[in-house]
Amino acid sequence: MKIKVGFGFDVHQLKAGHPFVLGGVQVQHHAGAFGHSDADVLVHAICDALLGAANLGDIGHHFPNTDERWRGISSLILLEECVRLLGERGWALGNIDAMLCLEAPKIKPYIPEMKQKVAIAAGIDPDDISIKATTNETMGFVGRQEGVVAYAVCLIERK
Ligand SMILES: Nc1ccn([C@@H]2O[C@H](COP(=O)(O)O)[C@@H](O)[C@H]2O)c(=O)n1
Ligand SMILES: C[C@@]1(CO)OP(=O)(O)OP(=O)(O)OC[C@H]1O
Repeated sequence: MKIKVGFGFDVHQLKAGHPFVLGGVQVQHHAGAFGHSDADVLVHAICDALLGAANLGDIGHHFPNTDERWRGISSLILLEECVRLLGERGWALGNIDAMLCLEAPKIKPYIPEMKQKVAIAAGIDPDDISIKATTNETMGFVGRQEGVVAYAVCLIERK
């Protein structure tokens, strides 16, 4: 069976008073990620990994930030659309492994719910989704809590 891997990366600014959505879950914090959509950096990295695996460009190509349809949209809807695009081309999603890089808050308690939300949007079992987190040990823009970063890899296979 033919398989392919994909890699995704995303970064968003953190701003005081903004909602903070990660993996489709509202995280309690004094600041949140700022963007054109809901700025869910984790789901954006996952979308880019999927699109990359299928050689379909990137999230900005499919959902440009100049298009008002995507303003404030839940990124889980964008993920559903990415999975649909892959499905049209005969690809099924195998597993996802993702890494969040943020200084605060601790996101470990939110991970089970994030996996559930991403699993529903991606149409796969939560056990096939790994979400992890690290701080940046106070260094750089992540360490200063100016931004949040996510990385993701995925495997896709021919249906
Ligand atoms: N925002 C974060 C960052 C980290 N974690 C969890 O804490 C562990 C230790 O992180 P270090 O960066 O100090 O190595 C890490 O392995 C995660 O389990 C977290 O939940 N949220
Ligand atoms: C998702 C889109 C579209 O709403 O906007 P943002 O939330 O700014 O996110 P980004 O990671 O810059 O990716 C692509 C955008 O076109």
